[in-house]
Amino acid sequence: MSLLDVNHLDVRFALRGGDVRALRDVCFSLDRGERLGIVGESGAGKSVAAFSLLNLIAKPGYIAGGSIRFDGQELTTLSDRALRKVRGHRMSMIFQDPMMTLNPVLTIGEQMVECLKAHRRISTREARGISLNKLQQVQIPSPEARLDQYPHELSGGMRQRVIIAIALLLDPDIIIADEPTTALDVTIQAEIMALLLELCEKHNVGLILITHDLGVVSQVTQRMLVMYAGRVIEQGPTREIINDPQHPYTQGLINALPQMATPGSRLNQIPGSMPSLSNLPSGCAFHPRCSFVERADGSRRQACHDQVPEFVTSGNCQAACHMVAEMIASERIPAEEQD
Ligand SMILES: Nc1ncnc2c1ncn2[C@@H]1O[C@H](COP(=O)(O)OP(=O)(O)OP(=O)(O)O)[C@@H](O)[C@H]1O
Repeated sequence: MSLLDVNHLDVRFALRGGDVRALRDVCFSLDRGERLGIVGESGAGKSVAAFSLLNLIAKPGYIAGGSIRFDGQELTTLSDRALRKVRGHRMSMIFQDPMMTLNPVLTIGEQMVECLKAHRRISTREARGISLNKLQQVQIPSPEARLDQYPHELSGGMRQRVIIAIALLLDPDIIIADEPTTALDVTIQAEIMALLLELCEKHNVGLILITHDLGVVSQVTQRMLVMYAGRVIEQGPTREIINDPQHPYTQGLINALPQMATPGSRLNQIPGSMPSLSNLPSGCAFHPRCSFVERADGSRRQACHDQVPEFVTSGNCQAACHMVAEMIASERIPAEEQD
């Protein structure tokens, strides 16, 4: 059993025109100290997946089915009070915009002390000591002075360092980071990501990293999930997926990046756009954008149009794709039987 096991997670938004299924049958796990990347285009369901782990999905969103087991405890049925203990304490979140997390009218020190005292029976003095230590760990300049400053007095990079310090405050087992560097200057993004990686490694903290940036995923994570229209469509060790993506959508994401496309391959954006979740295409949701729906011999793969693909295993990776399933099946049939 892993530290975190997500099984068949189904998240919906109750809208006036009916429920919209934002996550369907999402399954993944995270071992202690492991770093997992979640990638996909805008609207794929990455943030909903992350937020649902802590039941932080904005209303009218709700978990309609499935299970989230964390350290042996089922989170989907936990009371708000019990969930608050897990939140922040054992799993913490880093958002894209530090100002979403920081309270503008409290000093950094007041916020950190308040957070510590809400979870531990300690004096203000002790809490301030721990806060200072965390600010030192995130290598913020003049950490002692920062404790008495307000968020608006810090630069964007410093604020995100404070956020990382707060995320580490209660020595969590997992940090969920949703696009943690996108709001920062490009020059500072790499610094902050390197710091997050270093601290997670040093303290054996698991990381779930949500990002559009496949380059960052390949540098920081050991495993990755690729999401499309609310489903996981490929998952496995990051290096294997980046070097040899199976799903045509993953191939498209990688080939759209100048620095990652395989030498000789054409740099191409994936045609079309992510479908609306309230009006998904039949069969494989990616099929209207997929250039492999037609086989090399010109015949049509009907399953792409009318069957939702199951996961098939290729090496250490899994992909939900009829073409991949067909390739694997043909490799399994001895050559003489194929004649
Ligand atoms: N508050 C909401 N109300 C209704 N539907 C929502 C809400 N939040 C998310 N959704 C639905 O869930 C889908 C997935 O949203 P999500 O924020 O997880 O995408 P994402 O992959 O994180 O995209 P981005 O990279 O742009 O943040 C949205 O396209 C939308 O259909």
